[in-house]
Amino acid sequence: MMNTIRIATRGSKLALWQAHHISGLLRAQYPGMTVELNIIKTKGDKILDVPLAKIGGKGLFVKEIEEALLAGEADIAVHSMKDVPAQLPEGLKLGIIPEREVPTDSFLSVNYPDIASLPAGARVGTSSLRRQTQLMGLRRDLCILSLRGNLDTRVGKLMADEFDAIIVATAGMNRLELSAPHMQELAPPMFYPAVAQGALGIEYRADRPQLDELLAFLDHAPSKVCVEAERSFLFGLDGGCQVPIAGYATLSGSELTLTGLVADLCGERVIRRQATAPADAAVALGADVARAVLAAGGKDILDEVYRSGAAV
Ligand SMILES: NCc1[nH]cc(CCC(=O)O)c1CC(=O)O
Repeated sequence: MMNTIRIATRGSKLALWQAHHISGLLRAQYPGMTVELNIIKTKGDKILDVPLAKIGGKGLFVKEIEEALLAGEADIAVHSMKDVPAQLPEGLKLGIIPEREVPTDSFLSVNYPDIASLPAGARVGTSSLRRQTQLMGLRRDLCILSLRGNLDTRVGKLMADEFDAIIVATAGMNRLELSAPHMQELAPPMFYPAVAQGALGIEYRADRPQLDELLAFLDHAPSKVCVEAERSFLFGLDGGCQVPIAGYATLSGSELTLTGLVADLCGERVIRRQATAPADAAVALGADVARAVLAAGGKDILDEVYRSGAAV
């Protein structure tokens, strides 16, 4: 048995909450175990003033952390799965998916209870293309402004009246016990979350099978199949953060239903497809929905975005 586990994590409040959460579960399961945090700054943490879609490249919040795992500077990494690219580097595995938090987004505002009650021209902060396009699909008359930074910083900007409303992940708000005067949960089919939003993943080196056993108690099979289906959809699209993409799976008994969505940057064309399969065919389901979305016009949208040089 290992007596010390080193967790590589980003230094944001949300990342630290997540690492401490897993650390607490490990120490409760293995009394006497020591857990150390190795805090690592990623490119996404260093560049805070540019929308993510313009920085480009995948895995802005995970690359340096994966390098630490490969170099043996940490045993495991705790990630927000939504930040982890569909394709992992050689030698690493995402062995464990703990129970997922709420996958939805939330609308937050000081003065307005929901999207519908915003006045024309209201300033809404989000830098996510997925959130922007879905918002435009609901309300064409809003002024959408760039908003980056850690979750607590973003809520601070809302409270400081830089925005009339912002949109963030519900899971992050719940984890950090943050709130705003008005909160509206934005759930499917009105608003689809990012692939794997609300889920954590534990990544480690594939040549350390003893970790499979040690961490198995943290794995949550229903969350894992949903995340597998959603990530397989993302993989099938080969999409980066320059294209609005959403993916959302639910499990009912042993039946898995996946909805995948790709939109163009103006939100004029929204391609959405849904399919159902047995839970043990999660990966095939994701690939099927990706093919259906591509065939229905998603391919044209992806080609256009990449041909235009992706810089939105
Ligand atoms: N992109 C940053 C990020 N990565 C994970 C979360 C939220 C927590 C989660 O989805 O598990 C957030 C904040 C947000 O999108 O508002």
